[in-house]
This record gives sequence, structure tokens and C-alpha cells, in this order.
Amino acid sequence: MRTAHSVETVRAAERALMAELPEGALMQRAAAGLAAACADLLPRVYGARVVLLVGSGDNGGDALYAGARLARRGAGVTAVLLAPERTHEGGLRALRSAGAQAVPVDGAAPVVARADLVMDGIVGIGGKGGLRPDAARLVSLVRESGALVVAVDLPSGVEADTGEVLGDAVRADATVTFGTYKPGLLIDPALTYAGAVRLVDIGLSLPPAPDLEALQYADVAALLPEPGASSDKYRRGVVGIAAGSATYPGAAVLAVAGALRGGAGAVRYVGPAADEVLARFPEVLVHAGPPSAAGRVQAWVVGPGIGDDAARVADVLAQDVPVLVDADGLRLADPSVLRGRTAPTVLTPHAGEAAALLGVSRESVESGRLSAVRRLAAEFSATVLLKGSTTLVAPAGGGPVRVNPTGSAWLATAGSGDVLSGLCGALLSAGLGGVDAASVGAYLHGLAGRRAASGAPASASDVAGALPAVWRDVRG
Ligand SMILES: NC(=O)C1=CN([C@@H]2O[C@H](COP(=O)(O)OP(=O)(O)OC[C@H]3O[C@@H](n4cnc5c(N)ncnc54)[C@H](O)[C@@H]3O)[C@@H](O)[C@H]2O)[C@@H](O)CC1
Ligand SMILES: [K+]
Repeated sequence: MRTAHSVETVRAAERALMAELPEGALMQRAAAGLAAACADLLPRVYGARVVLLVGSGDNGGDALYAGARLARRGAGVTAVLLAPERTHEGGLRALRSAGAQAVPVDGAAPVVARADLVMDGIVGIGGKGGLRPDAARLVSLVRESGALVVAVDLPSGVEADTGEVLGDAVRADATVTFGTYKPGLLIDPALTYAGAVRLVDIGLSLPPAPDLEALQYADVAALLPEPGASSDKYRRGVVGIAAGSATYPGAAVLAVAGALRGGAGAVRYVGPAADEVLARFPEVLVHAGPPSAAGRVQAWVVGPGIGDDAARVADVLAQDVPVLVDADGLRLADPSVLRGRTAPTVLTPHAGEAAALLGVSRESVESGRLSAVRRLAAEFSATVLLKGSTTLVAPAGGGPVRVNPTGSAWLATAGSGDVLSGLCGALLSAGLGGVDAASVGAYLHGLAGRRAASGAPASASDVAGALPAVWRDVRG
């Protein structure tokens, strides 16, 4: 599991550790890791031209000490001081005694133009708001130079706690972060500014519950349901799909496709697309009448392509088993019924649906995805999976938000969400909790999207078709 902690938590852990260590020791650990990462990125350190962008805080201090280390190994290092009168004093002394030079911002253009590597030490976790104008100008010079950009702790200009980017920000090829990931390094849009992230251990003791976590292969493998020797189809989980309409039968077919590949023992389908579903998947049990009359089901998926059939949504929500609500279902569900449910509820909105649920603009959801997903989970007492280029999953009762690391732009294709809802529904029916079902589903779905596409457009059916292979990969 990859974990991220908020700025407040990081600062508290830093204070505790600094109290035990000699003055400056923590910054030396950070600078040593930073210098080593830069050295790895450069073809050779000796003779490399390194430029440090140095702001007024300790983030600039890290850059100065790391620059001093590289200068001692023969790099030509120049620091550009954004606030010369407030530069980290010890760092600047170290830099000068290593034989490197410092210039003010207005002398930056010629050195930046010739740089091989630029270290961004403008701001770290102390930054607020986007880059200020002089820093933004400097950063556009860096972009024009084509130099490799290494962000110190996080790209300057991105919000560490939320992943928002409120103005200009540094676009880094790599980020060297200290102690723990910061939430912004796992969430877009900030994530897309960070490049490859390297974590440097500086010895912080952090609380066991992070603010954010991202499942990795092994975590997903451990969560995948496996049929035991005594499993029959009912014990493996029966998932009910209440989806599709005369206008949108395809949504039903795709949700069923996701459910069948999600390890369900059996899939029941209720709705007007039964013929279309059976034509593709003869193994599905179809039922006429309301979902509640369909027989035993361990979890329901309701909503994809359901049109205006509010009665089908209400009937599903009245059942005391886990329910995943998607698409039209999100518009039709009664919020007070959602809040009053005792069995787990999972909502899977995209940004537009999330905006409608919260009564805010789509833009405000897009720019503040972490706060939006947390708010939704709290307001509807449900696990919420917010789709996007990094899908987020927030638990109903608060706690770490899961970030899906396997997203793929190829998944932005019609019907791909229907496959995801069926897949997550099957995982719910197999007994996974809401957060695990949603985050494992998102993980597999992302991998399936990548595998189905592998460089060329793929349809939602292709994504469903790729699920067995990624399941095998993850388990293997
Ligand atoms: N506290 C510690 O012992 C350690 C801190 N470390 C480094 O210290 C950083 C935090 O240092 P600070 O708390 O000094 O904060 P920062 O260096 O992140 O930034 C604070 C300074 O930047 C200015 N500033 C804020 N927003 C700005 C903006 N948008 N544009 C330009 N300037 C802006 C502020 O006025 C303040 O002077 C971490 O990110 C990390 O890089 C590491 O050395 C590890 C150890
Ligand atoms: K930085």
C-alpha cells in the first residue's frame, strides 16, 4: 500500500523527530536523498550544469544543501534566489563553500538556458496558491530550456493536501518527496505535474491511518475473492443487475459483462433488456417483475441505462443487502433513503453526477476532487467512488481515501462505467466491503482498460473482455 499524509500530520511528525535529532539533521537526510536522486537522473554528475530554484523556506534549504553535494562531486551548480534576503542561511553557506554560485532572479535567464537539470526548491509543503509571478516567469524559462526538472518534496504551485492546482505550477520530470507521499502526489491534477515520484525515508514516525492510500498489486491480490473447495454458486455470491431500458439495453449488457468477470457465482438480471442480455450471456438468470422478487441476491447494482425507472431504483434500495448505485440511479435515488440504509451502499458518480449530487458546478468537483468525494461520502452515508483519471474511493464513515493508481485515458469510452459497476457489484456480492470492492474494481478495470487498449482505442466490451487476463496477472 502506498500511503500519503496531510501537511499537518507531516509537520507534527517532523517536530517530534527534530526534537530528538541534532539541529539540521533532518534537512541533511532530505538533501542527501535528493542529491542521490538527481545524480541517478544525470548521465554523469561531473560537469553537469545544475540550476537550483530557491524560495524563502526550508524547501529552498533542501535544494541548496543538495546542490552543495552535487557541486562537491564536480557539477557546475548555480542557485537562483527568489528571495535573496530570506534564503536559508545554512544552505547558502554550504553551497558557497562547495564552490557554487548564487544569482538573483533577474540574472537567471542565461544559466537556466544552459541547464541540464533544474531543482525546484521554490516552495514545498509551506506553499499556498499557485506560483507567484516572478517564480512563474522563471519556470517558463525552465520549460523553454528543456532541462530535466526535479521537484523538491512536491512540484511548487500545487496544493499538497488536495491535489488542486490553483495557478501556475512547476511541471516536473521527477519529484523527490520526503517521509511520506503528500496527498497531492497521488491525486490529479497535481499528480500530473509530479512526474516519477521517489520517496526518501527521513525517519518520520507517522500515524498508522494515512489520509490517502493507493492499493498496489499485492494488496489487490490479497483482496481478490477465491472460490474455496466447498463453494457453490450461491456462496460465491449472486449479484443482481437492475440496469438498462428499451432505449439503453447496452448498459445492461455491459454491467452484466462486468459482473460475470468479477467472480460472481451467478448473475441475475431484472429489466427490459433481458433478451439482449441473454443473447450475449446465456448463463444469466433473468427475471420479470420487480428486483425484490428475483430471488436470493447478495448484492445489487442499480442504475446504468435505467432511464427514468425510479420504481426499480427504489425497490433495490429497499433491500437489506449491499447496493451499488450508478448513472441514472444516482439521479433517481432518494437521498434520505440512501442515508437511512443499514447495508453498505456504494455510489459511483463521475464528476458531473457528483456535482449534481452536491449541488455545485462540475468545475468545482474537477478542481477539488478529494474534498468532493469526502463530502459525498459524508452527506450520503455511502462509500463513494468518484470516477476520473485518478478514481477516488471515500469510505462512508471517514478515514483514508483510496486513490486508484491504474487509471487510463482509454477508459473514457462509452459504457466503460457500466462494466465497472457490474465488476464492483460482483466483488460486493463476494463479500468484500464497500471500499475494498470499489477500489479493487477500479484497479482491475484500469488495468483492463490499459490491456484492452495497448496503444489503440478499445471499446467497453473489450475492457470487460480483458478482465480475466488482468485478474490472472494480479493473482499470479
Ligand atoms: N521541517 C523540516 O525539518 C524538514 C523540512 N523539509 C523541507 O521543508 C519544506 C517545508 O519548508 P517550509 O515550512 O519552510 O515551507 P516552504 O519552503 O514550503 O515554503 C514556505 C515559504 O514560501 C513562501 N511561499 C508560500 N507560498 C508561496 C508561493 N505560492 N509562491 C512563492 N512563495 C511562497 C512563504 O512565504 C514561506 O516563506 C518541505 O516541503 C521540505 O522540502 C525537509 O528538509 C525535511 C525536513
Ligand atoms: K518544490
